[in-house]
Amino acid sequence: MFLDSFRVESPRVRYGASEIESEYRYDTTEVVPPGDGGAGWVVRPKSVTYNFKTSTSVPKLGVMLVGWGGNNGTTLTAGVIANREGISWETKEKVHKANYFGSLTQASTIRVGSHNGEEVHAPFKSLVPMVMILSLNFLCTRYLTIINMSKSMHVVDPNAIVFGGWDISNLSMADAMARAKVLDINLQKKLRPYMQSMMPLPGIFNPDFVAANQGARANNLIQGTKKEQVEQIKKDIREFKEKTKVDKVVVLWTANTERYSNVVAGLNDTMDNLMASLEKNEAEISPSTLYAIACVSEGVPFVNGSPQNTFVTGLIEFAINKNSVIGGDDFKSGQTKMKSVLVDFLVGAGIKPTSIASYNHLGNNDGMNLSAPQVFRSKEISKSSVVDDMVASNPILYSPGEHPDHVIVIKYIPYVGDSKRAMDEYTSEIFMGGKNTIVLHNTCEDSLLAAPIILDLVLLAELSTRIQLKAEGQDKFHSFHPVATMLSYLSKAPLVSFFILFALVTIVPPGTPVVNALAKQRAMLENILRACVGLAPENNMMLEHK
Ligand SMILES: NC(=O)c1ccc[n+]([C@@H]2O[C@H](COP(=O)([O-])OP(=O)(O)OC[C@H]3O[C@@H](n4cnc5c(N)ncnc54)[C@H](O)[C@@H]3O)[C@@H](O)[C@H]2O)c1
Ligand SMILES: O=P([O-])([O-])O[C@@H]1[C@@H](O)[C@H](O)[C@@H](O)[C@H](O)[C@@H]1O
Repeated sequence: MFLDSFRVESPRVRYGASEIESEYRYDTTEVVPPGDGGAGWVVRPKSVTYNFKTSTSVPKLGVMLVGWGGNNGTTLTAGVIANREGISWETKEKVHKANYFGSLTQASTIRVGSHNGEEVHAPFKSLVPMVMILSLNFLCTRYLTIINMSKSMHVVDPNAIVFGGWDISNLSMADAMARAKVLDINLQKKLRPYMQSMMPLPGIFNPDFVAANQGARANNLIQGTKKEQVEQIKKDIREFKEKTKVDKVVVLWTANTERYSNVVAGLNDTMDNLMASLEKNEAEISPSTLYAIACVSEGVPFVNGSPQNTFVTGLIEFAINKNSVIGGDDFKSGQTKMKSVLVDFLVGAGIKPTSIASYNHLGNNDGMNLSAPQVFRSKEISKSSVVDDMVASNPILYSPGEHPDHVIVIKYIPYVGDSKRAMDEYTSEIFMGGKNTIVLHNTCEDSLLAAPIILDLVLLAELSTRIQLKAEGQDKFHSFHPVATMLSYLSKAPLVSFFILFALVTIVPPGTPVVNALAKQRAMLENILRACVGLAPENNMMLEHK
């Protein structure tokens, strides 16, 4: 059974004119070390009541992409237009219709319960109001549903998302889409009229942070000092907002992977040092950090879709100080997403992965940029850190300091273009000295995996700014912590707040654990949104059927 939308009927949930309020009992545990009596460690169940307030004033959303003219940026823009206009196109197989497959918010469902023994599901996006993009055929065929949904979900105008952004290449989005060679040509032909007038704003470029081969496309640049570049980005954001009349803007980095920035005491380790370095036009501040400084200054959420350390500690402190959302890093789209499922399954089943070899080759511009060793290193870090938490969770399998051999290889082969070929080999120790080797081969257009993930990132980043919460004992509602750990399901290397800071509103909790297991990340996100409407976490116990 499937519901297009639903309302929660509970004394602890109130649907107001402009917000949903819920009272939620958060059941958790505290682990207590041996007491004076030496009775050993104990685990105490603990319940904390939280109040949530979710604004239902869903905005007309502007999304500004850094790297808009890239494979991902053009593919996402094209996909949203195709869905919004209900475009279909012919290939040798069949007539295709636009869809949002691969988007958690647009194409996945949640279990809301059961009715007469039948499981009941609803769209993930029906949990709380978020910016929706309604396709033309959905609008036409499900008009009554929309009327009902709009009453309960404050669904926004299908033109809710307005795209814009920056690129160091001056191609129009139509020409950049053609350059990307991701989408079928018959679809591209139908989209060209919508995209040929979309022009990227000049970007901040520093050849020291990317592969030398990227210089050839750099013909659309902001000149001046780093501070002047930051001021230009801030001006661009304001002018975009004014011109498009959007209510909110989210900025997302889908530009090239950069080499890591050196984090140096006195340079970028604190907010004050970072700002002072900006004034001094310090060379070691990367373009991505400059965009992030501009966004935090404007209070605009900034999401990093690439693996570099854009969020140096000084930037994180700045974001906390301004209470401005930052999130990332590196879209979790294919090989790593699979790894965060497979290793979680193996370790969770008491099987010991001992060697993981992850190889892939691709021929797009991303792959060409990654052919530079210092740039590849950023990606190698994000792709290999994904198993650390799972390995650390099971000392029955792994001795202290022991971990699987883990190798990441990425090669650039122009001929295959955006069609990434990933090959993985997982060898594990099993019962009584046995060995098990799993080999995977995974081929697809990398940008068709990443584009829906970018959509989810910007929608969830926007949603997170409309949620306020208050734990029992706190006298004021406050936002989530600016470091948006809610986005971890979509990131290879989830950004967490790893140091204690006295922020303006809240004391940042001690180091937030990094969780990479995909199922846990999805459950965390779904359960937080369920809490916003007073629903218990999905525990899969089904006691009523036991
Ligand atoms: N499945 C995926 O595609 C995937 C998964 C995870 C991460 N990523 C990351 O996403 C990013 C984009 O991937 P892509 O395939 O679209 O790459 P791409 O090279 O096609 O696009 C990047 C775009 O950014 C532009 N650019 C580079 N530096 C810029 C700057 N400083 N300011 C503005 N524009 C700039 C380039 O001109 C290019 O158009 C890469 O960093 C990649 O590693 C991609
Ligand atoms: O998401 P994932 O498939 O693990 O990792 C991908 C890499 O395998 C690919 O080589 C790179 O170009 C993409 O940017 C992405 O990072």
